[in-house]
Amino acid sequence: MSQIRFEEQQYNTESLDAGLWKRIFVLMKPLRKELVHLLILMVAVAGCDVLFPILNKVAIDTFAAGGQPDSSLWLFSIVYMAGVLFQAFSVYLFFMQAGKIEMAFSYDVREKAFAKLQTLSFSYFDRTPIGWLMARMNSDIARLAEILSWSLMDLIWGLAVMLGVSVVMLIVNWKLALLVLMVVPVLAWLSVWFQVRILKNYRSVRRINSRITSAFNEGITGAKTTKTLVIEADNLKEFNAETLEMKAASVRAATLSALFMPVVMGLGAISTAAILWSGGHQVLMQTLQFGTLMMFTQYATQFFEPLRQIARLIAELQLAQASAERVLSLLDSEPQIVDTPQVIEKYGTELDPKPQNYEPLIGDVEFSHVDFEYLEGERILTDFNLKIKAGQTVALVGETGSGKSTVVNLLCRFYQPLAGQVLIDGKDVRERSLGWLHSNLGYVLQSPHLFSGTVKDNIRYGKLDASDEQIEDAAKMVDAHEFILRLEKGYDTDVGEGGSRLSTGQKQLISFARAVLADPRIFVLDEATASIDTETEQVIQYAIEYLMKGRTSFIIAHRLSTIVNADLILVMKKGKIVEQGTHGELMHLNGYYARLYTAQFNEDLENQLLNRSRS
Ligand SMILES: Nc1ncnc2c1ncn2[C@@H]1O[C@H](COP(=O)(O)OP(=O)(O)OP(=O)(O)O)[C@@H](O)[C@H]1O
Repeated sequence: MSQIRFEEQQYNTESLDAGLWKRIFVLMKPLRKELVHLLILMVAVAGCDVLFPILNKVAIDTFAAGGQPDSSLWLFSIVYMAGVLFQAFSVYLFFMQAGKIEMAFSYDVREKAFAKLQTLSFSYFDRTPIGWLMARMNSDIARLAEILSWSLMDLIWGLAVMLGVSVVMLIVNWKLALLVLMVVPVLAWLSVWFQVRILKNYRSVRRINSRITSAFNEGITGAKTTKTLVIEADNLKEFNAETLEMKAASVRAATLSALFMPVVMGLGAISTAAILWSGGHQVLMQTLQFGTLMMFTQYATQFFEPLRQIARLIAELQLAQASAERVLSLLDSEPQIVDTPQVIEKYGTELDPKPQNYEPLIGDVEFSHVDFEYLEGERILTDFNLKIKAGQTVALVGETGSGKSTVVNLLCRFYQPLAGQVLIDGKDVRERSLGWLHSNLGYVLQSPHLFSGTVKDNIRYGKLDASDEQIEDAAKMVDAHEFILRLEKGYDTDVGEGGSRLSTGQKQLISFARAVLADPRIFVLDEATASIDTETEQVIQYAIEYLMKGRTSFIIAHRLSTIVNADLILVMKKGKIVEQGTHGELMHLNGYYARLYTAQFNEDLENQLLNRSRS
């Protein structure tokens, strides 16, 4: 729902915006050659459409009205056949080319959008719902590609036919031509009027449909919660309201569509009747050939099809404008955190790095008078100071929302301070390269993310050129080897999307192995809060200790028993360090940490006793 609201509040365009479409056409520049081919094909198809009624006229006036078939009938038949074959072949080529352009355009824009997403800062993802981004990457780009390849080409075909037909009619008999052309403005206006309304209603249907899908989704995934909260009736009422709204919009769209066709046909028939009436008189008075009259009646009917198409297209373009705008807004988004031009020149960008120029990272970290806020006016850190020596293990503890992850986010330069500095090896991270910093960082998240693929692939992300032996060695170092071998296909087991086929503990061990392989100078661990069995917990504890050796490490700790050996424990409260020291020092202080530790210790003890008595 939030996604839909986000969308509605962001874009609501009513009239065609030429500047916007010009920018979209700039995106099509790489396909210039294909577009020119397509244009030529469209004009060829339209040329045939204009030509056939002329050939019919010739056939009627020369052969049919002439009585006996002329000897040149053969030649005429061959020309006619050639015309038909030429048009059929052009249509075939046109379909191929339009399909190619559709695919190439969507691939190209998706690639650009994906590359952009890779560079955007975290603050962008805070503001932008993931569902919104997914819809941009999929449906909006697909809709644009479809409109630009097929619909726009229909438009060119339509305009070419109308132009060709008008020119031929005006040359042959301008008075009769005017009888056809007089209906055009009325029909054009009516067509646009209808199409805009029809498409608007269809758009409402689509929008409500996505709300219904999300309601379905919530209904299914939240079935247990719904039952326990006894809110089935309310949910059903809400759902009914949505479906009723959808039904009303669908009926409106269908009624308008049903009305539109007879209106167009009626107007077309009026113009044909006018031609037959006036042309018929002229034929009777022998001032007009019968073949010419037939040609005009054929043109009159032919004229309205492209007009109808054009009206539909204008309406479609108007509505696709929102897609165009959203895609452009994604492509236009600029990352807030970027390297300076000097840094880029020396170290390259994250997408195109120059690792040969990276200097070694030692691991001294300092926060100096740092102020920070995620949202304007909501201060999270104020004058935050911290100094860590290379190789130290620092544990961050404190209640939820106290700012532990924020400190780490700033260290990783996922966000930037409002004031003050974060320094690594004595130099402000803003003067450093993002690629350099991130290649020296190992970050294992609380719920670690694995990518679709095998266990081996996932460990290899730590070092892309690692051999299978190195991968197994890394797994052995963190005691992950045993459990991996127990999996169905060992290292070649598919982990599922996001690692869904593995438990949290297993996912953590794999991300530890990945971190060992990457061998980062700074290691960050957001310790899992999820309950992990005691055996896995012990294995994880060993892995953590192994990983922290010899590098600056930050642990966001939830279970205090895991950090008793840390060189420095920082106790945070509302963005401030309220206590700091080693475990022993803090216990001696007998303050917040000591209370927290004792409480957790007693709780653990109780649980152990409970488990023992149960077993
Ligand atoms: N992306 C964000 N956008 C806006 N506010 C945020 C964002 N991330 C965190 N905050 C806010 O910043 C404050 C500190 O959050 P932070 O995540 O650093 O706390 P934490 O101590 O790590 O909490 P936890 O133990 O629950 O992970 C909280 O009030 C939180 O609501």
